[in-house]
Amino acid sequence: MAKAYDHLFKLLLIGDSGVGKTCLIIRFAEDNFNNTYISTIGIDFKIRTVDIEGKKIKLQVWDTAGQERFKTITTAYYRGAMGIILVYDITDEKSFENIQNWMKSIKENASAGVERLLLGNKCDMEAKRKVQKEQADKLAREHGIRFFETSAKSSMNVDEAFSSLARDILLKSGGRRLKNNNKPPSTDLKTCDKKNTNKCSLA
Ligand SMILES: Nc1nc2c(ncn2[C@@H]2O[C@H](COP(=O)(O)OP(=O)(O)OP(=O)(O)O)[C@@H](O)[C@H]2O)c(=O)[nH]1
Repeated sequence: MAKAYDHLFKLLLIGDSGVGKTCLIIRFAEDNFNNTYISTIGIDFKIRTVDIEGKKIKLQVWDTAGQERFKTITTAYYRGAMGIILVYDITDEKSFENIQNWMKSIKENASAGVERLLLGNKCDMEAKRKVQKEQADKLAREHGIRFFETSAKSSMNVDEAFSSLARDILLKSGGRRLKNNNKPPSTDLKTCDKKNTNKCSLA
């Protein structure tokens, strides 16, 4: 039987508790949003297959608990990730300041060369904004990574963010082949299987 995908990429979301990591993953994998806040216990994942550069990419997206007490469990998952998404909340300055600590944690625990992406979530809450876009742009430039403002609530930039990270990993892993094929880069993302989700939890 033919394989249902060409590549499997493991992604990991990190960031302070309450910034919206779980909601971003649920929006991406199930196109859903819930206002109720249930803090993640340990670690969890969902799957969505997307189409990038004509390849079926199965994204296994791991959700980590932002609470300090789960750090030992969550940092154990950094090593296997090919892409790590750092999330802060645009209405919570502390969550943005802490991005530096999360960066440090990546350095200490993840594989060298892991792709990183910075997301400022809850951009639907403009009236409560505490972190300016320019501040995050500057931080992202300093670290040489991409940055998006997203809203899990309105869907703004959610697909674009995951797609851009997956595309960067794809280009990195198969860059030479893609260059030889002379294919122009594109961020085209189509849903192949939104219902193909899995859950697991570790207490
Ligand atoms: N307005 C708005 N609220 C959001 C958004 N994303 C998440 N929320 C709300 O923020 C709260 C926390 O969201 P979660 O996704 O559970 O946060 P988390 O980062 O996974 O938190 P931990 O599991 O504790 O690490 C919930 O009440 C969500 O409804 C968003 O884009 N806009």
